[in-house]
Amino acid sequence: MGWLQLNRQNITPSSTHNNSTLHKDHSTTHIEDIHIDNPQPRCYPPVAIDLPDASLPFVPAPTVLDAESRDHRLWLVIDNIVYDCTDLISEHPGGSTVINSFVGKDCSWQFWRFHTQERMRVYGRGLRVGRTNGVKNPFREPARYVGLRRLGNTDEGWD
Ligand code: HEM
Repeated sequence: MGWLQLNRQNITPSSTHNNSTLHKDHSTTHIEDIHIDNPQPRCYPPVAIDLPDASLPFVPAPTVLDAESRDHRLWLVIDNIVYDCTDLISEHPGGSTVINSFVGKDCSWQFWRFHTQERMRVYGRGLRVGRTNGVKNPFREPARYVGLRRLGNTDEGWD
């Protein structure tokens, strides 16, 4: 409770116990003197929705990796495009866990398992901040379907 003691030390009640006569050690801070820290301007703000992917600013892979520790931004990469999901995460219908688990990573194939091009256009395009290259997907995409013929099974009855 160090902060409480500190506050008490700074306030000396007068003998009348009237609020208006409480004296602070230091002069009163006027509202116009209070400095509110503005967040740092973002190096990579969202880009115009009609900007083609090829014209997005290039974000080097290490910059993608440390966006969270640097700017507290939740970036993930889909098809070499960087999406800022910081504002999406609390609204994401698929939950926040999946977004959190791919921060700073590529999640292209996982994304396309659950979303259509149309959903990406409507909900994802406005989250673009740049394009990148070389950001790794931590998981290898499993084969979707392996036909038995491809494995050399030539038995009848599978046509
Ligand atoms: C740019 C990033 C993303 C956007 C804009 C986005 C958007 C959406 C939207 C709009 C939906 C609702 C489903 C629909 O209307 O079709 C959805 C559902 C979902 N999303 Fe995402 N999502 C993103 C990233 C991800 C990632 C990285 C994953 C997992 C790897 C994921 C997994 C899911 C799942 C599991 C659902 C629920 C699907 C269902 O209920 O059938 N999303 N997302």
